[in-house]
Amino acid sequence: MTTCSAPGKVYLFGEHAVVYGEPAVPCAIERRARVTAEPREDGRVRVEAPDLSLDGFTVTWDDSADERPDLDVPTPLVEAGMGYVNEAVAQARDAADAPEVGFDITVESTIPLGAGLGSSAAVTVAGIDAGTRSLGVELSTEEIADRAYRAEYEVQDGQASRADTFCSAMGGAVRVEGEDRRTIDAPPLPFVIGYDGGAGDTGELVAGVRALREEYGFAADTIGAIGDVVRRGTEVLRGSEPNGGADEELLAELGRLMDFDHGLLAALGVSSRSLDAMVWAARDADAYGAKLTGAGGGGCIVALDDTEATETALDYTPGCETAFRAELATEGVRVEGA
Ligand SMILES: Nc1ncnc2c1ncn2[C@@H]1O[C@H](COP(=O)(O)OP(=O)(O)O)[C@@H](O)[C@H]1O
Ligand SMILES: C[C@@](O)(CCOP(=O)(O)O)CC(=O)O
Ligand SMILES: [Mg+2]
Repeated sequence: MTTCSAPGKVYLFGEHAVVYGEPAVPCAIERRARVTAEPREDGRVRVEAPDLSLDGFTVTWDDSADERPDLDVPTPLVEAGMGYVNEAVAQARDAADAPEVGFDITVESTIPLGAGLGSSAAVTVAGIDAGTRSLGVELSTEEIADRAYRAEYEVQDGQASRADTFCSAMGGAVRVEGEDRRTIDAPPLPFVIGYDGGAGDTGELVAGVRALREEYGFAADTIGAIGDVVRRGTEVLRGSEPNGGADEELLAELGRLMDFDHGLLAALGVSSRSLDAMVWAARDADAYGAKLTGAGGGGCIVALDDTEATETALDYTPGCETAFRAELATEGVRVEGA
């Protein structure tokens, strides 16, 4: 039996545009998904995913014997819920050259689902590492990231960037631009997260942006403008002292860029009333900047504030279910125990 964990992430900037080859800077945060894998001789896959509740049901499923979770919810919803774990299992089987092997899998996570904090990437990355290690195969972190990307690409119908999975596998702050992916130095940034308790469907939101981009030249320009924001942000980070604290001027400039990015994402139709309300609450509380994180539609915003003001303001914002601080996770995927 092997347990591995991998962190979630926030986007400092660049989500959505990264799908079309623009750069993005996600940062891993100390909220992790833990996946335990135990090989089974009989080829069956049994999954316990207590955090995965669909319309109030907790899901346990078995991928063989034509069994699907016996739930009174539409099949596509169930399939969507199972997709990432199933693809992680497929990647682990492939990597270990054990196409027939079965697994008992348990998933536990402190990353809210579908909220823009990269729960899918964390579960996929940790699942591939746990699955292969339980078969005595140790993949490099790069290969785990690559296989997790392929898994997300499958589940999201060919619409995924390498950003989330690379960030979750490597930890820290990363910059991803098409095939080019690297870890970058970043000072400790005072992230505050607001969560509206809701979720957005990543595949659907990405498809919506794609349709806008195909229909309107100015939507394509908006995506290019997000890329410009990220290029500017990368320069700002490059000039920072990685081990020193983040100074006021640096935070102010990053915050302005986050604000700009949120405006561009809103223009692309991926914000929502509650995300906007939380962004404005953070700005009114004098956060350096605030934006939605991830696919949008509902879920989380991320703000930069080194005081208590934003967290307190979010606590009193209608539409915000909970607010919390998030530390940069310097460690990516790791073994939790054998
Ligand atoms: N704890 C978990 N257990 C099982 N599956 C999970 C868990 N967390 C996330 N997932 C998978 O990830 C999906 C959510 O991913 P996604 O829509 O990309 O949003 P995000 O990555 O922003 O959280 C869920 O529908 C489920 O398939
Ligand atoms: C919208 C996108 O840029 C990020 C999605 O992040 P999340 O799954 O909402 O955490 C999609 C992608 O990069 O694959
Ligand atoms: Mg995701």
